[in-house]
Amino acid sequence: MFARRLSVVTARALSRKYASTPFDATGAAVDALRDELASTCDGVLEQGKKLNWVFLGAPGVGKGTYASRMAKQMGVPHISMGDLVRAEIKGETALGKEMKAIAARGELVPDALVLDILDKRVKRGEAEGERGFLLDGFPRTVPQAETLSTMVEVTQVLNLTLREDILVEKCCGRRECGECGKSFNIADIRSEKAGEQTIIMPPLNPPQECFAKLTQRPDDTEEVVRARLEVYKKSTIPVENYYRGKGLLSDFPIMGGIPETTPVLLKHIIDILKASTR
Ligand SMILES: Nc1ncnc2c1ncn2[C@@H]1O[C@H](COP(=O)(O)OP(=O)(O)O)[C@@H](O)[C@H]1O
Repeated sequence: MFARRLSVVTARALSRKYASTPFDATGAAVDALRDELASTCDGVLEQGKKLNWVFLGAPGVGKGTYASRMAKQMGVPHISMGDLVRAEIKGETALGKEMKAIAARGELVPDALVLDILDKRVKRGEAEGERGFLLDGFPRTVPQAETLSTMVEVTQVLNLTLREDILVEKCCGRRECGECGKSFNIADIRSEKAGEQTIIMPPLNPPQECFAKLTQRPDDTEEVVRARLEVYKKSTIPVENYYRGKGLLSDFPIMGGIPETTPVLLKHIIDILKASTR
């Protein structure tokens, strides 16, 4: 209880400092990039190509944050493996009960279980005529990547990267409103490293009405976050190399908050798509 009260007090203090931290980039220039991404995607599909993208990246790098925003512009669904796992857990299905303890330890759920869930979601998308997907948090092992390649063609992989010290702070700062379900982050990050660019990521603070309802994922404690990072290094970095070897992977370093990152990421994706249509 004390820890939760403290986080609410911290969030309130921070909200006074950053009165209106934008959760997204705004302005005519970034809107023009959003429109350009949407029309570039239309062009890709008109050429009969697919928009089957994978977002890779360590825990806390912002896969979900950016995948959800980019998917909207690309006109494809954002499929978050983590959300699919949490839905099974919340549904208290037999599968969900098995997954709950595994996820709480920060370990990966067995390949067969997540593949079964994903296969159902991909098949539903195909049946409903979805024009592709932005897959977040899958694959996380090379066997998953190999099986995925037998299910659908992956057309591009974007690997989001961020310094590890920031990843831990970001994961530990993640909060969710227990009522509206929106995601926030109370971490107030200013990372200065000799010889490297200073990275500033202001908190994404909840509105007043969410303060008292903030929850934290059980796997977002520092101990479990560090365990998830070790799992990432052991199991998922080989996936990066798998896709790099196929010439499908592009690295994208996160250098700041959402307003600074969004236009650069939009341009990065547009350039990749335009190169694929030449
Ligand atoms: N592709 C996957 N393979 C196995 N387990 C997964 C996979 N994706 C998600 N999970 C399980 O769900 C948990 C939460 O996933 P997610 O929210 O994507 O974590 P993160 O924030 O580390 O990216 C993981 O720690 C893991 O237990």
